Amino acid sequence: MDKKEIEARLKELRQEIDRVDRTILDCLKRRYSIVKEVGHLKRKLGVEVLDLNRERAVIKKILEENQGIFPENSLKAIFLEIVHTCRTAQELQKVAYLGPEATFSHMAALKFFGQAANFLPQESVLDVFEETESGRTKFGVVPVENSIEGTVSATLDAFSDYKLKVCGEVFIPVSHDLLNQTGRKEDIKKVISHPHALAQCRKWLRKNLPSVPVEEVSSTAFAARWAAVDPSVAAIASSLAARTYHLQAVATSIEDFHGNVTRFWVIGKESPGPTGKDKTSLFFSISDRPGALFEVLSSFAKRQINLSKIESRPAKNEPWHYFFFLDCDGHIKDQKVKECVEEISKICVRIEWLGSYPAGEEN
Ligand SMILES: O=C(O)C(=O)C[C@]1(C(=O)O)C=C[C@@H](O)C=C1
Repeated sequence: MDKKEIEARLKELRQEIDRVDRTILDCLKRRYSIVKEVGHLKRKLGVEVLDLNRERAVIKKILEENQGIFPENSLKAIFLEIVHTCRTAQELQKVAYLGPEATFSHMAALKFFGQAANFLPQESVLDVFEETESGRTKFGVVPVENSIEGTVSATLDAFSDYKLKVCGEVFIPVSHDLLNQTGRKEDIKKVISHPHALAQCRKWLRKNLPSVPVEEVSSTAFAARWAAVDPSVAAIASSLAARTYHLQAVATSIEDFHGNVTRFWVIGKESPGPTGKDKTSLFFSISDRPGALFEVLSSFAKRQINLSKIESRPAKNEPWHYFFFLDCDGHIKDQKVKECVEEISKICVRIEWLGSYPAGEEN
């Protein structure tokens, strides 16, 4: 091919790309209006408009049909965004999260709901529960545990006061950057962040900024917002916070342990139905006698139900009494989980089903 022929072919291919793009756009518009009609019909039937299981099935089918030809992670991201955006043709979901903007909870909310939702930042975990229970938002997103720091007790404790269910799970890798207005280390007179973030970067701070004082604040994003107005302060926060508050990175990935992940729960009024890859969360209390906890646990063991977490929390109204929080594989509607919960209900003084929900993906 000579230069002229190559240029002609290039022009032809670009025209072909333009035609394909128009077809994609037509398909997107068509999909959007079909989903809108589906929404009307679902409302007429009186069924919940949001159907996370159906969404999962849609994405799964697309990935299967692709047979690995289009890069898989990108295809998934594209279709997640398409489905999330089409949802807005039915209703714009209101979602409360632990704010301010650009917290890891915000990242988790974006991962679960996509860009097209009405995200409402809240000042505390309790406010997220409050907004969701009052119905001012349909869902809430709260941190539940971190792979290094452990449980977020405010979240677990809130379940004893609010009648909400877990309806989803999201994992967000936590990587911290040190951010200030200039990106220069010499300008830092104080480092501020959420206590968990400070703890996760303790060694780095001791080695690199040994004489600089640190101060705890309510969130990493609050720290970033502060650094954006105070040139003497550096915040430990996410790269999303850096973009949101126009900060420069003094150093990136300063966490002492890599592979740090936070697990979030999406809370709402109802848990979704079974998908085949679910988790169930329970909280219970037992009588103070030998073997009571053993009996509960053996009920899971004899049915080969895997436990992914068990944790005790003090019962606030009675000193030296405890509640247990437990996560197991399976859905409450799966026969063996159902039987197990029925059996342990006879052993427990109190038992609450916190929800059954599709297991989140850790990558
Ligand atoms: O299939 C449905 O029930 C729809 O409403 C369509 C659709 C989609 O975009 O595929 C949109 C929202 C629901 O959460 C699930 C799926």
